[in-house]
Amino acid sequence: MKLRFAPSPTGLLHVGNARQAVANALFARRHGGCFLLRMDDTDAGRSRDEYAGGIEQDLRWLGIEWDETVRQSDRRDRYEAAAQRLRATGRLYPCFESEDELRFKRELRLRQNKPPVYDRAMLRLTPEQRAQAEANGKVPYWRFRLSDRVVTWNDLVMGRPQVKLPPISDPVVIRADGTVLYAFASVVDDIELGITHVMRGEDHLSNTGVQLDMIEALGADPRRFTFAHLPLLLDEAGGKLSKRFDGLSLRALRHDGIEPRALVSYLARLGTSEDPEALPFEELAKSWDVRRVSRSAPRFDMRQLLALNRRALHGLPFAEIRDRLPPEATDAFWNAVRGNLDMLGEARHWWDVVGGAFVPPVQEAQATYLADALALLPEEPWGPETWRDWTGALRERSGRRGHELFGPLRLALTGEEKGPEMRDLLPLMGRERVAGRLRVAAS
Ligand SMILES: Nc1ncnc2c1ncn2[C@@H]1O[C@H](COP(=O)(O)OP(=O)(O)OP(=O)(O)O)[C@@H](O)[C@H]1O
Repeated sequence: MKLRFAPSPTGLLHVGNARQAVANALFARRHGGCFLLRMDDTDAGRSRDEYAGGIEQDLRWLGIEWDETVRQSDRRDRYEAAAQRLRATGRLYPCFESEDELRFKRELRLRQNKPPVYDRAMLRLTPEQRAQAEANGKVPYWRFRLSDRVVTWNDLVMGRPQVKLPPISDPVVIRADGTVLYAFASVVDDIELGITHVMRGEDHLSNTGVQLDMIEALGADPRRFTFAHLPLLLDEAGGKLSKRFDGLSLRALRHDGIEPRALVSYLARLGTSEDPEALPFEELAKSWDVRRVSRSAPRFDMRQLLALNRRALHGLPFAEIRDRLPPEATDAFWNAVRGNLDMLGEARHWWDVVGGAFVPPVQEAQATYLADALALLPEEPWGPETWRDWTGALRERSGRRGHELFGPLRLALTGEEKGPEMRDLLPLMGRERVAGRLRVAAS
């Protein structure tokens, strides 16, 4: 079994692309298959090396591993060899019409109430006419002659799609400058690189009909391939995602502090009836089943991702996160704050609260109470019981309870009304810092 994820390096990966990468990687892992990353960079005008590098970086960040990387730009001779075979059997034919001529023909057909399909005029070109065109300095581009049939296949997600070839224009597969178009290059690669499962977005459904026709024309057995077309992920408003807009790129989510584990878990369960859980890749792979993916297009839901992000962070042990915390942060600090974080970036804030030079807001109305708190502050060493002992003594002195008792202390010591357990934060702050903040807040 061999799968591939085949992005075009024309921008930053977005969550929709990532859905396909995750699906392919989980499927390969679950079934012990080989997983290939193929850069579909035949469009030299839009493909860039830095995007290819960015895609690899984003996939690594997600924790996705692949066995091989292939670039279509390195395989031009393979496409040319395949094209020669198709020329020999008459399935590729040279064309000379300009864009303007084609537009004119399309418009004419539409006016005659005919579908705007290419009329295959160039198929009837005589060798003399061709020689004449070339003598006039024209260089041909090449179309693939589709057969006249309906193509069907069993799709692991979409059931049994049908693509009628007659209403589709014979696709151009080689431009006049010799560059190969995606649909053809992809077929040659899938055959020659031994791909068995093609899992990709629903945007490729009609391509699949055309490509199955090409596969047969190239002498390969279409039954060798299993297809799975996953619905396209929409943005929160139901709009299309694009590599050209940054909003839901992996880069932006990573920058915002989303954990890769949360994102992979979210994408793995998206469009299935299962509740998302923040699980490691290996765990997800054990139960991931492409047949559970629904046929309707899911919408990206940031709230659900954030809820998973919280769960992913809460489950991370210190050893796995220490590199991403301030260098002096300790196990005790992580255990104190992790239950309270939506995003890892907030840990930096709590680190400043615990160990930094933070100035608390003045609470004039609480001045006497805070002065009492200062007077009753126990001597060090401090431990998990210090908060209870200290506030117990304060309760007796002040007669306060609940929020009245704890609220002004929390605000004076952290600047916040909510947050991690004070019992855990207090020993991390130390007596000197706590005393200093109480003095300021009471002033
Ligand atoms: N919104 C989406 N949801 C799910 N899959 C998607 C979405 N958009 C693209 N894909 C899939 O991502 C994979 C990589 O495709 P590709 O790099 O061509 O992405 P693209 O976003 O369509 O790119 P471009 O904007 O450059 O055309 C393909 O399998 C494609 O079907």
